[in-house]
Amino acid sequence: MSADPTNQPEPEQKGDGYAYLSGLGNSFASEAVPGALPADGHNSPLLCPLGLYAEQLSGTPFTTPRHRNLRTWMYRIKPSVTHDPFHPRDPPNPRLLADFHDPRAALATPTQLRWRPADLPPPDGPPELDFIDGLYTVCGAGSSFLRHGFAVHMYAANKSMDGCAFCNADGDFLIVPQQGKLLITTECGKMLVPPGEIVVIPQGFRFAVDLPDGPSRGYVSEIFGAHFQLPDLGPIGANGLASARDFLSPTAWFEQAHRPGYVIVQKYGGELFTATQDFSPFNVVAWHGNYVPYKYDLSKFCPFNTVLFDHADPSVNTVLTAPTDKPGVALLDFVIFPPRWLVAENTFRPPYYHRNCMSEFMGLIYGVYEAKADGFLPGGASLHSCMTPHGPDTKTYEATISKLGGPEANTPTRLSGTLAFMFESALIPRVCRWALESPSRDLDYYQCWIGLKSHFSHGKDGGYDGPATTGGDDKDGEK
Ligand SMILES: O=C(O)Cc1cc(O)ccc1O
Ligand SMILES: [Fe+2]
Repeated sequence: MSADPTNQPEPEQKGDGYAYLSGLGNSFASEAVPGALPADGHNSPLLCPLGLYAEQLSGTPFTTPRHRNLRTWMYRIKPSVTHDPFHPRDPPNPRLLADFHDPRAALATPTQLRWRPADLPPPDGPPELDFIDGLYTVCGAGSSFLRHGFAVHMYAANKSMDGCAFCNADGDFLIVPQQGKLLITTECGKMLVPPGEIVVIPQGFRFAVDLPDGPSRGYVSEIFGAHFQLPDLGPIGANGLASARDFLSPTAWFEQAHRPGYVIVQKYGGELFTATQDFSPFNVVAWHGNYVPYKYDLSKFCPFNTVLFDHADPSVNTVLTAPTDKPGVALLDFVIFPPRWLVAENTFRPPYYHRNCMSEFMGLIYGVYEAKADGFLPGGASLHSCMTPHGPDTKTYEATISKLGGPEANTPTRLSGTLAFMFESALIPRVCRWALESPSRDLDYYQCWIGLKSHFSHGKDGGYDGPATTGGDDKDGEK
């Protein structure tokens, strides 16, 4: 889409009552009041239309190559800088972390970890938790200060943010609501995000989260020093998986009212700071650029998979990827396991047993995950770190094998009513103490594999001596 305000496409009106602009990576322009964007292609005219202030938000260093350069120009009633000094927030949120080098806060463990869903706080409290206070870090690696790393957080909240906006200076948030819609107001406009959709709030955007459905919980991955992009499709071709046009960004929306005591809560190095101002930060009357929040409906994902035999690697289900500098090595892949047909012949169709150099954090939005007959519940989570063995639980293995030889084994089956996802990283996470010590932790998780028994049979007792004939590398040669 063009950044030329005289040549704007009509915003797409989606069924949820809000107007969106479609297309990941596009350069957009949006005006809540016609004529609010400077004409003639100027970003920073001597006087902006309607007496607005021009302000640039940069998501990449100024000199980043053009095809990866991200920035947006906002035309606002007052600039963001008009506030009292920042102070450490009282109360802090002691369960947020953005530097995983400190073993007092987060520990290394190769153990398979699983958590039951966190209890939702009751609709009217206590405790009263908005998105900021309901957010807690589970694990992560690297450091926001060094601009390399990631964090996985979860949230459980029962209160809309009131009189305050959140701003994450550390990284981009990819939010996966599991229960309860989120109505997110950003400087670019509003987005309604129900479970089944995800939303990305890039580093530095001010935003407020309302809970129109009451209590809500979900998952968040945060990336430091990178942004999400669509994965390359390789031989799949030009189409498939997530399509750029299904990503929706908001349209300009602003509020002008005097708001004494309005609080900006800034997450900076994992700590919260507050600054007070007397106006809403959602005072952007028009904006243009390519650094924008966006949401995506996971049911739009077009899965590709094996159509004859063997289980495909989960990379085929990548929705978004945040790259490292090494080709093919992700800082964080966001992968989903959506409803789809399973048609592979003579194949063990659930996920295979494996150990992975990447670390895998998983969550379940609804239904039952194909590798876990029990114990992995919607709103729960699991973590299988670098080289930690994992795979289907005993029940899943036995149920699959019991179909062997029967008609079901090779019949196409539709995997329905399920939506799981994975945050997969090349970095090795440390796990926060409070997550390890949480009452939601399933300390018996390992038991789900203990029942896997040997099915090995070759008609002999004792050790196996190998083939009767000698191999070809016999140095003495044939006698
Ligand atoms: O561990 C998991 O359940 C995720 C996963 C799914 C799959 O189909 C193949 C590999 C993999 O890591
Ligand atoms: Fe895995």
